[in-house]
Amino acid sequence: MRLIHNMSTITEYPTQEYTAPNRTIKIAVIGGSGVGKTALVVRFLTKRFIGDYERNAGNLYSREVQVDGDQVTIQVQDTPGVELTDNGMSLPEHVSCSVQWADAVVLVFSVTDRHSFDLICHLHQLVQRAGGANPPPVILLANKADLLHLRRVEAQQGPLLATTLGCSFYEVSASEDYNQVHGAFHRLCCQLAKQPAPVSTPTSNPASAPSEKKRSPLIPRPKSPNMQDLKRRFKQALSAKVRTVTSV
Ligand SMILES: Nc1nc2c(ncn2[C@@H]2O[C@H](COP(=O)(O)OP(=O)(O)OP(=O)(O)O)[C@@H](O)[C@H]2O)c(=O)[nH]1
Repeated sequence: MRLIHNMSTITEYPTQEYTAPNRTIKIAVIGGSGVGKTALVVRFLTKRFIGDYERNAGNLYSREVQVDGDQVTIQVQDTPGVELTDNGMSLPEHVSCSVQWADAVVLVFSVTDRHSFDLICHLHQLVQRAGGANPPPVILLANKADLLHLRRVEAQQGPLLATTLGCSFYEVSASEDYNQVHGAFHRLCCQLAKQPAPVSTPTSNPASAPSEKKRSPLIPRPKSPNMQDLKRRFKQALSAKVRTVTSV
């Protein structure tokens, strides 16, 4: 599969002076609290698994990857966890903004958390509403497949729900299997790369490259694969281990 640039836009400019910018693919990851959104994003982008838990307020990660031989910039928006309350969903504003911003949405539930599964239909509706006539593609991830003894969502329920919602389904374990996680995100990237890049009205100035969907100011600038945060969390995990060892 080849990445298709919008050639009609590019050829409006002197070809020898104009270099097409990398295609940017924007993915929002949404789901309940503690289902492993951060773990999945970090696993996909860095191959590493983060074992400790820290509630996140929503980080934007950015990385250059190859999609079928073409260089593509992937931006992945991790979002705060959504809760299901007696009055419906408690939905952080950040989540709605991320859905509007994204080219595609990854819905995540944990097989160990029934509430996170029940949330998916609500979140899917939100995505459909936000996308209007042209909703973004969605994939459904069931995470924590390694925790067999804690399973609260039966294996067939995920695929059934995905069929109902009309999206692809993957059961994965961020902790145990990098290939599963990478495969799910990568297939989504391939699907997006096949689509023509979103292009605004061409301008006479080649320096103003084909513009992207305007991102909400609520969404922070990308952090390059958030190494500082990773290091800090690794250090915390390490010092906890050292404490455990010395106290034995
Ligand atoms: N066993 C197991 N644990 C996982 C897996 N994925 C994530 N976890 C753990 O689940 C906990 C929550 O993971 P996070 O990635 O922080 O979850 P989150 O969805 O970003 O959580 P919020 O920030 O509250 O929305 C952490 O302790 C992770 O290490 C998995 O596949 N298997």
